[in-house]
Amino acid sequence: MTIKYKVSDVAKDLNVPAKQIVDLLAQKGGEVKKTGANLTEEEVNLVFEHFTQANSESSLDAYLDSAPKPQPKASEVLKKADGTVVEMNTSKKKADKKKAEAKPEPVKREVVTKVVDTRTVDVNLDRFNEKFDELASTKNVENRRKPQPAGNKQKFANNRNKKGQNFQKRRETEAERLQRIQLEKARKAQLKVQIPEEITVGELATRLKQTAANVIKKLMGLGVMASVSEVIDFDTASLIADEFGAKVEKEVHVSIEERLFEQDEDPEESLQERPPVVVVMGHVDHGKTSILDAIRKSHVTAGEAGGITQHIGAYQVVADGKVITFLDTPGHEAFTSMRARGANLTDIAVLVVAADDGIMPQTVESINHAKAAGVSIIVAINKMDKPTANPDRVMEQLTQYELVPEQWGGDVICVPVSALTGAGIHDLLENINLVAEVKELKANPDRRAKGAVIEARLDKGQGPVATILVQKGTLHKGDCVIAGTAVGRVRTMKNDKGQFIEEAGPSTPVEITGLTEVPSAGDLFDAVADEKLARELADKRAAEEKERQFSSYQKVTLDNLFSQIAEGERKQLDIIVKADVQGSAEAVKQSLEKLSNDEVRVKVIHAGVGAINKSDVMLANAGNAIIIGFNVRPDPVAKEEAAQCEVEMRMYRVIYDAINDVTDAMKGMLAPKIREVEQGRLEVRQVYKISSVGLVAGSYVQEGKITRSSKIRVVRDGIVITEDEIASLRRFKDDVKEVAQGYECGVTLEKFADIKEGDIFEAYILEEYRD
Ligand SMILES: Nc1nc2c(ncn2[C@@H]2O[C@H](COP(=O)(O)OP(=O)(O)OP(=O)(O)O)[C@@H](O)[C@H]2O)c(=O)[nH]1
Repeated sequence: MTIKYKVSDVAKDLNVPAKQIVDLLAQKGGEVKKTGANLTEEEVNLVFEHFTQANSESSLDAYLDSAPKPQPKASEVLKKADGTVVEMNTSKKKADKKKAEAKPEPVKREVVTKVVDTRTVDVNLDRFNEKFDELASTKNVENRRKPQPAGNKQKFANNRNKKGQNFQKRRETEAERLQRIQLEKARKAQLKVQIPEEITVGELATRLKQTAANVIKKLMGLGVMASVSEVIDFDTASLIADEFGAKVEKEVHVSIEERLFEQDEDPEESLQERPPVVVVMGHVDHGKTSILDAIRKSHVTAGEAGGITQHIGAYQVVADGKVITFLDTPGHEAFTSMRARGANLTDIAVLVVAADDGIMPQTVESINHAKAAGVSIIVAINKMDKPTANPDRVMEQLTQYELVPEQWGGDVICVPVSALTGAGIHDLLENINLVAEVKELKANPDRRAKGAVIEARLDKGQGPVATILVQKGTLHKGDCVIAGTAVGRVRTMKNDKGQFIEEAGPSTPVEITGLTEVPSAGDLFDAVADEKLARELADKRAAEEKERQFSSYQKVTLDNLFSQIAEGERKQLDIIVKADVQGSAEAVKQSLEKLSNDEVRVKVIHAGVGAINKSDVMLANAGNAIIIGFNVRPDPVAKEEAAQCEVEMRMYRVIYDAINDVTDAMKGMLAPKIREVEQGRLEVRQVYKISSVGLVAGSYVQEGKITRSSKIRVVRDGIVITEDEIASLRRFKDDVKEVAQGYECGVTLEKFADIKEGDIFEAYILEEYRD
């Protein structure tokens, strides 16, 4: 029977050239067919038989291998200890192999249907479920998905059953997902934010994961109007954070100092009584050194290093069983320079006033320096052995400086003494003990030592040697200490009697060696645990010091006063007044203090008579004050010091101008348009009269220069006598335009005719300027 199956169709289906079919049929003895001819059933069978035989596989394994192989999953592969890799389903494969061996004959149909291998399109629905789950949530997948058994082959084993389970699983996942979202919401509500002491609104919004507008709205709700860039304080910021339901933590920046030094306040029970630290102050020659010597001699315990104390900058005496520490650097200047460096060492100041001399300018300075530092004052009225001694006059004078003696119902102890005879010295010490007792001076000895450097020097043999006063804690030999930029381990430690000691407690002065460099008097020192960190801090301090030299910390000046008031940095303007006479000083002081208003208080911390000296500048520097000179000038040392410390000094001839300037500065209206530019300084060495010209000052240019157009200020003993202009400037009969430093010249002034030898001519010009 002929069927409608053409040679060309058969060739196409078998994917062989038609000629091969034609040839095959001819070979098998059939007639030669054309490609378009139909085949008989027999011929078709013959052709299929032939191709089946030709393409048969030797075994089922070979057949299976010919199919595209899926990569074995990691879970299906076990690594043996010896490193060989074994597939999990080897048992199944073995079974298959057996089957193939039992049935070696290839199944014809299978060969034909080889092209439609459905195994590769086996859809693993579970996999898609998984993918879906993963898409739904990328987080916490581990938490909500139960751990999968290793090898998920079972999925293939019972797919239909599995599908039901999967559906179940998916529903659970949804529920869990909702739960997770809930959890996340809850977590958001408990957002933790760290807020520093001050923070900008914008930064706070970022930390709260809110928009700045939201934060500003909340701020408005609290009555605070602030823009994004404005800074708000911790309290306000934490209120806002609370409003957003965030948990607030204070952000603390830990500095090296905080890591290095013990910050904790000493608990009350750890505090123990400590000796008072006393400094002696007073006018020159009133007997400061004599009193310190008298105390030392009379109260050093016999047998101690021959009874003679070493000079280490401080010493201790015992009076009535109680120890007192004296700083052996008399004078308020040393005291204030230490204070300017941050060292507040002193508890009590002994103000020495000579009974025959009474209160003198430096006595007043001492009083004001002591008051500015807030130390207790005990007055020692010295030289009582002198017949001219008048203690009552001293006490009366003291009252003018708000020091009312106890004898007169006040609270200032006045002790009459004589350093020469030693009379009253013990009484003085008793009173020091009394004041110390009232002050309840205490420190914790059981902590790392802290204190300040009293003095330091470089010794050829020992290297840097520093006398330090331990203020709290106990310093031990071998401790690592840092003082300013000097670091090191205490190699040796000596007390004021020159004895080597192992440890020193509060209020004890000791001389130590072992530092890497010489610290400065007034530097604070700290014993530390971490030497490496201490060196790091010393480097940092050295760098900061350099930085400070370049960009000086902003001192108060009349020019920046208003901005400092406006920024809330300044609530009090401290002024030092120096005038030519006491009356003027008082008048200027009172007028200035009256300028105090609600925002800023004007306080004259010292008012004195005479030229502005170094001590005034140091006091101004320590207390960030300005100096107002009324008819006086600064002496050269003070001028240099003021320039170095950037202390503002303003000189006036009329009280009204001084008052006006300070008032304007407080209002922010100060606009000085003219300033003085110094040119030079001349000393009048000879005064002679020339009938035609008048009085000629034969002068020597000490520094700078003088020009024909210079203005001249005549200064006598630091007091401004007058200001005038030059009438003529000559060198050897010739009129000259200018005379330089180191040359002599003759100067006549326009008006002033009372020139005296020794007068100083300050040459200057006035210059207009704008801020
Ligand atoms: N009569 C008498 N003279 C004294 C007394 N105390 C000090 N002197 C004398 O006064 C002068 C000055 O004494 P110092 O102790 O040097 O005075 P100071 O205050 O330390 O002086 P400076 O160090 O220059 O500031 C010396 O000649 C002492 O002998 C005293 O109690 N009686």
